[in-house]
Amino acid sequence: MRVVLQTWTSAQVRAAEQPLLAAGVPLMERAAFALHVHTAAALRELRGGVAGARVVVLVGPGNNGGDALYAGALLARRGVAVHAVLTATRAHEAGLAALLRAGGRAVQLAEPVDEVAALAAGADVVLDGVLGIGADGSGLRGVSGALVDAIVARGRPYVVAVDLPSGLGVDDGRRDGVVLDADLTVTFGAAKPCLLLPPGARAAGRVVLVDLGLDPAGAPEVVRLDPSDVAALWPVPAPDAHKYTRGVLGVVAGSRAYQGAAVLTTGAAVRAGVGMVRYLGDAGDAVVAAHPEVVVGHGRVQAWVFGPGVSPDDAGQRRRIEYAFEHVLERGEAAVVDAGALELLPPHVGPHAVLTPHAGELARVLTLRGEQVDRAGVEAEPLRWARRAHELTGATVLLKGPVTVVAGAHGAVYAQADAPAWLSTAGAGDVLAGLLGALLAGRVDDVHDDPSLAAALAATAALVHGRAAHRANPDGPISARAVADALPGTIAEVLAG
Ligand SMILES: NC(=O)C1=CN([C@@H]2O[C@H](COP(=O)(O)OP(=O)(O)OC[C@H]3O[C@@H](n4cnc5c(N)ncnc54)[C@H](O)[C@@H]3O)[C@@H](O)[C@H]2O)[C@@H](O)CC1
Ligand SMILES: [K+]
Repeated sequence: MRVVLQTWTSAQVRAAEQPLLAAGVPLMERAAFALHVHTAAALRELRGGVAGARVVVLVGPGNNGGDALYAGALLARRGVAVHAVLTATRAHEAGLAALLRAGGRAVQLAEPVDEVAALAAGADVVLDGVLGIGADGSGLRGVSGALVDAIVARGRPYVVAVDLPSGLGVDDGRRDGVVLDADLTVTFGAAKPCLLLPPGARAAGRVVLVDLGLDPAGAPEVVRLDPSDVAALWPVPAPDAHKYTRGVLGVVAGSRAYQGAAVLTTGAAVRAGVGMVRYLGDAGDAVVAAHPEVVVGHGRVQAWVFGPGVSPDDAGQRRRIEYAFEHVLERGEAAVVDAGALELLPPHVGPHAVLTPHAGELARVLTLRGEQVDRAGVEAEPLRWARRAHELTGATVLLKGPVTVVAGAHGAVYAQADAPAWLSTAGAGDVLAGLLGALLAGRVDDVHDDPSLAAALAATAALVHGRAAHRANPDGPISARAVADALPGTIAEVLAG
């Protein structure tokens, strides 16, 4: 099975289909055949065999319904009792005829939906072929929506989504209105962004990509890095490296009242393998006690981390950050801008500044720049708002969440889902900031040559951070310090491939 790591927009997919359709390549037949194979495999796993199973096919008005109907026909020929539920006034004619010829049955959906909902809820598998890449992203409306609600209320059966869970925002992962969550998504030709992007991606379950011979043009819209990508991105020291060539990271974090943030940020940077860490602030004693490697005070640096544990009333740290913003970004030094530094960000910076907000903080960054959005709005459309913040500030934006979204220069977008939910704990963000700072310090010259590299490094940091959390304690509570402590081993592991 291929793991989905790159996705293309519906427009890119349609354009890639055109030459094949013009050449008479039977794309729908191929898609339907693969869909039937994966559905049969699910049936075997669920009930030990295919013949005698009950499958309900939810059929929408377009070709997505066509795929589902043809797959239903193939299943019917293997002895499956197949019921098609036609959710719209039109359905793919040839697909419907094929199903009926194979012995399947079809009902037109109408209110009340109870009887059909009971049929679907009692099926071994429901194939969701209501909407595919033609969906407008507003969820399932009218009687289709009522049916899905009624199925879920009865206890959702095993659901196979055809191409994508119907009703998701195909290119942006939006989940507005009713969507039927799937256990398995069989996606055709090229994976779609909604299969990686929050919040929609969770509705997809396991994703299987069916190769139809498509060759989409242009860069993929959304990318997910996997560990095999990290070696090419990590600043692995050359044999003749010394601490200054490996990068020096300046950290303005924490305060006398919030010493922990300074300790965690510097500790993560030290463990991520930077040449040297310089700390500026009032928590120097605690930092050096925890990490004797850290040097306190000014000096030449290549990259910075600003803001972890810096509170709005900390005049000293705010002054340092404001001063640094005036000088260091112009000098070309890279910076991670986190927590308390976010609201001090100048109006416009370059992609070598990487913002690391969570949804609430990003909403604040945006509202300070005239956008009308709150935390819930950011959570509903993380990609849209991360991109908007990139446009408005020029910075690379790493939006933290259950799936971390990164938007950077040249349209670079990453969606990383590496972290266990246990990682949502105090201090985890400080560790991420230190880790990312170390990466930027090691590759700042390359970031200037290719500004989109900052986004790739941010995604790398999210990947390593998430994997370090798994390494620290795979299935239970994790402290931020344990994540930092797990960094050296995690980095060695991913670099070993
Ligand atoms: N183009 C091709 O050759 C191929 C297409 N394939 C399948 O075709 C699908 C795309 O087919 P279509 O372009 O017909 O699009 P869909 O099957 O997604 O249907 C889109 C239609 O649904 C309606 N619609 C959109 N949003 C709605 C909403 N929220 N509520 C209710 N109705 C809504 C609109 O009338 C729209 O025309 C793909 O997802 C894939 O499953 C595959 O068979 C592979 C080959
Ligand atoms: K679908």
